[in-house]
Amino acid sequence: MTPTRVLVLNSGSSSVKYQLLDMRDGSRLAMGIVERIGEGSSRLRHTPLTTGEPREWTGAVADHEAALKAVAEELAKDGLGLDSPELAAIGHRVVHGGQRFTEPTVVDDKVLAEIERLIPVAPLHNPANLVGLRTARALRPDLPQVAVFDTAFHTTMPESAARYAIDVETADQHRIRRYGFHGTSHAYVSRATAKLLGRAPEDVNVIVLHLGNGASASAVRGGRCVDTSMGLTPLEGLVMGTRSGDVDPAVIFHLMRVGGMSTDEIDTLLNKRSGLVGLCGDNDMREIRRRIDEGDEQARLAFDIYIHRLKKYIGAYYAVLGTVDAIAFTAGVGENAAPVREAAIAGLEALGAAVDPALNAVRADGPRLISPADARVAVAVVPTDEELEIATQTYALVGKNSRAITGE
Ligand SMILES: Nc1ncnc2c1ncn2[C@@H]1O[C@H](COP(=O)(O)OP(=O)(O)O)[C@@H](O)[C@H]1O
Ligand SMILES: CC(=O)OP(=O)(O)O
Ligand SMILES: [Mg+2]
Repeated sequence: MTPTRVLVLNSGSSSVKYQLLDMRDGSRLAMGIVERIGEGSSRLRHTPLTTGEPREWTGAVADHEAALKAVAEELAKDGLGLDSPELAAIGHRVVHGGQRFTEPTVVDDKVLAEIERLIPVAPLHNPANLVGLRTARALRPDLPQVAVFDTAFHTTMPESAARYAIDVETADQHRIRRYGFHGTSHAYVSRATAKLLGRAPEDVNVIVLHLGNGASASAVRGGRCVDTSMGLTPLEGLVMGTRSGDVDPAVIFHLMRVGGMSTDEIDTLLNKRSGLVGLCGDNDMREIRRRIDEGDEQARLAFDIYIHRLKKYIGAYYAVLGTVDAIAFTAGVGENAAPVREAAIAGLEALGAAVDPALNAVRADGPRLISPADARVAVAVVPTDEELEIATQTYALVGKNSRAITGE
């Protein structure tokens, strides 16, 4: 029997999301999430999709290693445990791959060491990704563990977009450049958008807006990324749930010199106490919309700042691409928040983009157009599926390797 299943692990700073997929048809067998790891009141939600009902569990999950072991136990209860001979590989989302990793990669000690070396530029993400890799390896040492990097899709950016205008020697010495993140999503969504338009990815230019807790925009020309809003770390660019996005770097010197803040305090301020939560106390767009509907001015201003930044990036990527065929909204906010889509596109009629309010209000699962039929630039909602994309890339790599070994 050829193993056909792939387990995908997406380890975040305080959560682990997972999916088990059968790659014969890409169907999901189980999925779930462990949240609030290390916070005392952690929660595991496990949904077996072929057998039984969803199960929920709250209690203390001390760290990511404990979280993965709990996930393995839940899967085992449905006969889908990590010891299954049907498991072909485990695919891991790894956020920072630097310049070295441009493709999905089978993980060995050297790869682990490189991911570890990149921790300073992805402090919220790479440590969790490493624990995921090490724990999964310990549980199934015989299985290929494949790292799929958030940065990989962006390695096609030209130097003009990837470099900061700072002293070249200093930048090179410290590998300071713009890497970009959420690449798996930008790749998947730009392709799915081309498909929605009935065209080949090579023939379309797309602006992808990935608006989740972390948020980023990208300009994709003919299937290749030419610019993206995140940089050396996932802090640059759009206003996010808890991250500031772009600020004048001199804000940091000012806070050190005049505000007496330490480097770590400023790091925490910009990564965790800024963005929507810093502006109005809430980072969930549903809550912000509810407050706006009740006339809350602070929530209104936070929303307006979020939209203003988003519009600036849309405008910038129009200019970078020259011709835009589609603007695609994705991730938690992009897929669900109709007012965000409406406000971000409002006023772009002269640039060929508009939103049809009735289409924008439709709630549906699949990719869909929300622009009027005669719009020059299609505006679309295209749900992302990072897990399916990671599983597909993982399975393709493992299949290639096993054919290489067996000489097929
Ligand atoms: N129905 C909804 N309406 C508006 N915003 C939503 C809705 N559902 C989710 N969101 C937003 O999506 C965010 C999570 O997006 P997601 O892509 O799951 O983020 P991440 O993968 O970074 O955890 C939430 O914080 C919330 O702001
Ligand atoms: C890179 C990044 O910002 O990821 P997330 O949105 O999952 O935090
Ligand atoms: Mg996400």
